Amino acid sequence: MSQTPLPPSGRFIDAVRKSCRALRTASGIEISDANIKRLLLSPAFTSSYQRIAATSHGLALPLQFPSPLAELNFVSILSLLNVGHGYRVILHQQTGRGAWDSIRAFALGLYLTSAGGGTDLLSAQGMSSMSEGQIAELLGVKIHVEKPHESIPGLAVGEVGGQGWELVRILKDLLTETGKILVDNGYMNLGGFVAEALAEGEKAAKLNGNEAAAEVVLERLVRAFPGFRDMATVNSQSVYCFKKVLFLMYGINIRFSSLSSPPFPIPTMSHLPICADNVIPSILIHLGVIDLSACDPSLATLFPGAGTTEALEQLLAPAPSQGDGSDAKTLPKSKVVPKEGPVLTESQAYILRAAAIDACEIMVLTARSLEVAELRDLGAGLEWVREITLPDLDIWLWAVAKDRQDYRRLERFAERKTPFY
Ligand SMILES: Nc1nc2c(c(CN[C@H]3C=C[C@H](O)[C@@H]3O)cn2[C@@H]2O[C@H](COP(=O)(O)O)[C@@H](O)[C@H]2O)c(=O)[nH]1
Repeated sequence: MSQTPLPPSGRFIDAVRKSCRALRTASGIEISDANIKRLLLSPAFTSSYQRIAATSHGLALPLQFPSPLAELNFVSILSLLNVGHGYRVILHQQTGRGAWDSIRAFALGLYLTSAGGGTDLLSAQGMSSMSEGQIAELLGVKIHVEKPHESIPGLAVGEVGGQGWELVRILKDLLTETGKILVDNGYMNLGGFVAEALAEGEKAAKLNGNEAAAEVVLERLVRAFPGFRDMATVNSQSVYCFKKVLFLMYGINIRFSSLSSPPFPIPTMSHLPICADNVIPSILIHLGVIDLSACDPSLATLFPGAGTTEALEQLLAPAPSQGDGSDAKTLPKSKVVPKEGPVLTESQAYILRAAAIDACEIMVLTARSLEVAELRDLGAGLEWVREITLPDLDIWLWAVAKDRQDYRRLERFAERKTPFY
């Protein structure tokens, strides 16, 4: 997989879109306008999109940063480490949190340890020197499994291993590798590198228009750090998703663009592809937008019952009343451990993630083409549907999966051992 070439310089974002479309179509995945419209015009979508898109751009952190650069560094490290979806079940069992919340808690732990006078674990040096034991402790996962002793019956010995250990190894490799590259190139921390990339982006935008800035920032990060090189060769086709770097760019936008004088030049981002994780493709399959029925059985049978008329009847209806409203967040926090969905190979996962990237591009175009009259027929004030954007759609799809009890029960796929999402 490491043989995949980087896209040509200046064409990284374009390569995400084009490679994902090519892989999606070559894999026989269908995304029809009719199925997209069915979702966009459904009560499930129209009754929750604005609320969720407006309120779920959290990234709100209960931290006081000493400087904007310190905050940029924190958001950058959080994005680099935003992995572990494949360990969601054991994370729920061992920490009571999902992947994202566990990683966020881990990053907070790095911050608090550093602020408490310990080594600055958010510096390049600190990142590169963390041990597996420290990582496991901050993350709160077990890294030992019991094995029967080889020659003494009845005796069990502990040795490192298991899913907790796997996740710790992924984080350790990301931290060591990224920290080392930063140290070798004379950067104090990841935020320093990103700040420089943002400044380069601004220069490019002055020369080549607003959209050039995001292109430059993304390319610099992907070229510099293997942890951002989320790409592969699947069935002889190169595919580029770059989820974590796109997540970082969304994050920079969310944290800094609303300030009256942003401390860094913020690239225009509304055209950026979505961050393809496991949640968005899975939800798009359940909501009938990504249609796997014409694919090879290895894909077509992954989500039995998804996208059928009966399933969609419930999922596209308004959220079932849950006492005082539809918002699952108002319910007592359930400690139910989620059920494991299908575990995919790297190639299968790239195909579904590529389909999600392409599906969202098509959804935005389909939304733009809706007739005002068509929307008026559905109800007053729905003209906004024509103006949905990729970043908001990403947030809606990701957050709606946790917003409704019936969506929470939908299975998401998992891919183990990936450092990319
Ligand atoms: N496409 C997309 N993927 C996202 C996020 C987020 C974080 N969203 C918050 C960030 C800012 C806003 O405040 C959002 O509330 C996490 N993930 C990915 O989901 C995966 C599953 O995790 P889980 O369900 O916990 O197990 C994991 O690979 C994680 O990397 C997003 O926004 N878009």
